[in-house]
Amino acid sequence: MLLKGGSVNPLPCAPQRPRAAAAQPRAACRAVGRPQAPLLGARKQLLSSPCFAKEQSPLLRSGQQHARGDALVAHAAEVGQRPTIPAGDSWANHPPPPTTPSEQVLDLWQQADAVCFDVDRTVTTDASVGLLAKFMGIEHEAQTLMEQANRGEINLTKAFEERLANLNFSPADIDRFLEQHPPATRLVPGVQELIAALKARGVEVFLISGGFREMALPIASHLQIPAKNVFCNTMSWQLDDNGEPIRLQGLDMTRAAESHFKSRAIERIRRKYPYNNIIMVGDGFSDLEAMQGSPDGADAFICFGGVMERPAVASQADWFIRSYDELMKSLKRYKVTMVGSGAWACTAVRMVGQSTAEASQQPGSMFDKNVTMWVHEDKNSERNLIQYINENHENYIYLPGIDLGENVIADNDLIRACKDADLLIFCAPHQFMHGICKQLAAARVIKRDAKAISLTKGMRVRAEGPQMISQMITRVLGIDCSVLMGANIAGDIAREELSEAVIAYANRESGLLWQQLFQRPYFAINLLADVPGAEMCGTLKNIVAVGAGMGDGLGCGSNSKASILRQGLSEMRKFCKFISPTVRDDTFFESCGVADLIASSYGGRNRKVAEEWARRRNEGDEVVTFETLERDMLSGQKLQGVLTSDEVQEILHARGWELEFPLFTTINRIIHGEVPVNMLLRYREACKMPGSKKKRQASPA
Ligand SMILES: NC(=O)c1ccc[n+]([C@@H]2O[C@H](COP(=O)([O-])OP(=O)(O)OC[C@H]3O[C@@H](n4cnc5c(N)ncnc54)[C@H](O)[C@@H]3O)[C@@H](O)[C@H]2O)c1
Ligand SMILES: O=P(O)(O)OC[C@H](O)CO
Repeated sequence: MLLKGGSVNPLPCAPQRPRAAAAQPRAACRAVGRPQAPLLGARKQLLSSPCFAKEQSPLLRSGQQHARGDALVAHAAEVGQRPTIPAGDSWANHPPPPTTPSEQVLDLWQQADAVCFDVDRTVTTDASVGLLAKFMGIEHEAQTLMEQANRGEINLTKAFEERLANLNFSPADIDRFLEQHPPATRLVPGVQELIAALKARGVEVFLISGGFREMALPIASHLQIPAKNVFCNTMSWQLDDNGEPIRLQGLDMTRAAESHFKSRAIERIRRKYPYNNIIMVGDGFSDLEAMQGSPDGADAFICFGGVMERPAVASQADWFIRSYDELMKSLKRYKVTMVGSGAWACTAVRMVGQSTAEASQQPGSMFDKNVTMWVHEDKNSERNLIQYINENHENYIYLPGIDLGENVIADNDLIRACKDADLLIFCAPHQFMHGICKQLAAARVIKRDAKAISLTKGMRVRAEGPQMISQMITRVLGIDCSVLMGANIAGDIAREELSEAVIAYANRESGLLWQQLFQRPYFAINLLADVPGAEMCGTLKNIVAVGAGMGDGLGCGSNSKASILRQGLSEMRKFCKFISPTVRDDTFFESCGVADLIASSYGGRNRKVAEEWARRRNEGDEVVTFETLERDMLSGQKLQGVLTSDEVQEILHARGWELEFPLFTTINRIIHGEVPVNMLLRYREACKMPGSKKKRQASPA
């Protein structure tokens, strides 16, 4: 655990950039679409002035004073007194601190890309140097040194160095100390939960402390903060002949004691990562300086006064808190919008609404409780559907008899429903998806960092080839898009029958986020890193389900139906591999593969309508069409399989692959009356037969 070798200071002193060179607005402000807060901007301007550089600014003077204040506080904490307010500091001498954040500061907090925490008395209730001194039984000496420092008889750096030398400990002592003071016993209440909630939102967390790296690393590890995110000083060890550390010889505190230690750490973070918006949380002057000490320092400083209240620091902070609950409650909550209101859209929004309602009971909830649902208004609905849903929480047309939940709010305006959404769920029949996306793109309302997921099963055919719906969303709207696919008959899941699905993601963090929203006790989610495979499976199985329905209409037995399904699965796999060679084989064994194929071919709408169509055709009804059956049998719900068959056939034809896909080709030829329906059972011949002269029938759209 101990680092070998001499003293290592991980923070090189970076030259300070003049304000003008850092003139690009802080991206956090860009992200929230406003100029930087006057308060923060003014402070930074002051600091970048030549006057500051010459160490004449009021801030720097107060920075020098704070070293004394810090020493007093450290001393007080170490001797166990823990005053609420350190000696020498008083609220009477300072304006009241901002206990309520301004809108700008709240925005900065909610849009943070990274949050840096001080360690002593911010993450831990103690200060590690003091605790070590106590552990080694030299509290008294340490106290005397600190008193000397406080009286100005020796400087603070020297006091720290001497204190460290006095400790005189070995690597084994440190191990014993860490054993006796495990991180879990030292944490400030709520800090662990806050850090977990930040990380769950994709916010990077750093520890920046003037303390020892050796002491901070176990804390970081307990909080699952990677060691690369810990900025501290390193102990310097006397080494034996084999280079093994034997005794602590000191610590290079010179840089840590500098007033710009923490802002330099943040400058360094900025150089390494493209963060727009960095927040510093801490209790002392050095934490305030993380923002004030450099134009490239933190964008905002939140002063934590839960262990030690320091009026001189708190009054200059952007936000003063005494408990992490305040930050937890103010974390960003994702707004969710469902685009679609059919049977599956309503079932899915019901599950999502259940999850957001449950989550919103927790202080650090990721999600806004209410879920907006864009409802396409069908001209022929008898009652105002939007009003009906909002009053009765039921979609009487597409999912009758099912309570959607009070927190599902219907809206008939697509733009209004989507403009504030952080998470967009697309679940409209696939033939409408391009129009919907175009409308949204033209309105330019989609948030830059919004995430999408598509539940739509289908594709779009263009001259260049097929485009899956998730690709189209990403292309047209410029946002990340996952997919949810599986054996999911809407009505069964709305009744909370056990079911499962996969969420396939391009970005694992997005996958995990969507899993939190969709996972229910009756709806299990598997994550899969194969978006094209999952989405093509969900799309192609609709063609096979049409074939299975035709077989049912012909009165086929189980063997024949199993043959159709097996051949269908084989052609699904072949098509996927032809189009996207990276599609994984195991995807076909997931819910989106063979399971969805079975569910749809036994219980789906495509099967049902195709059965009726084939039965009537086989009995000689030449007039019956899928379009009329869709209208008569599905009360507004949409078939996807017939249209998908045409779309896939266009690709097969264009690429000369028709005979490689005999079942797909035969199903399409039957739909268009080019071969009789009973040729389904002779699909290997039917795909090659000369076609009848019949005009191709339009597919329902
Ligand atoms: N229903 C299911 O069991 C199920 C399960 C899994 C996946 N899916 C897939 O989800 C997608 C949506 O299916 P669904 O069941 O929610 O819908 P649906 O089949 O019930 O279709 C009806 C919906 O389409 C809307 N609509 C009609 N005309 C429209 C237009 N011009 N523009 C926009 N919307 C219009 C209607 O208002 C209604 O909301 C499909 O791709 C389907 O394959 C469905
Ligand atoms: O009813 P279908 O045929 O549209 O299929 C519904 C779902 O896709 C089944 O997973």
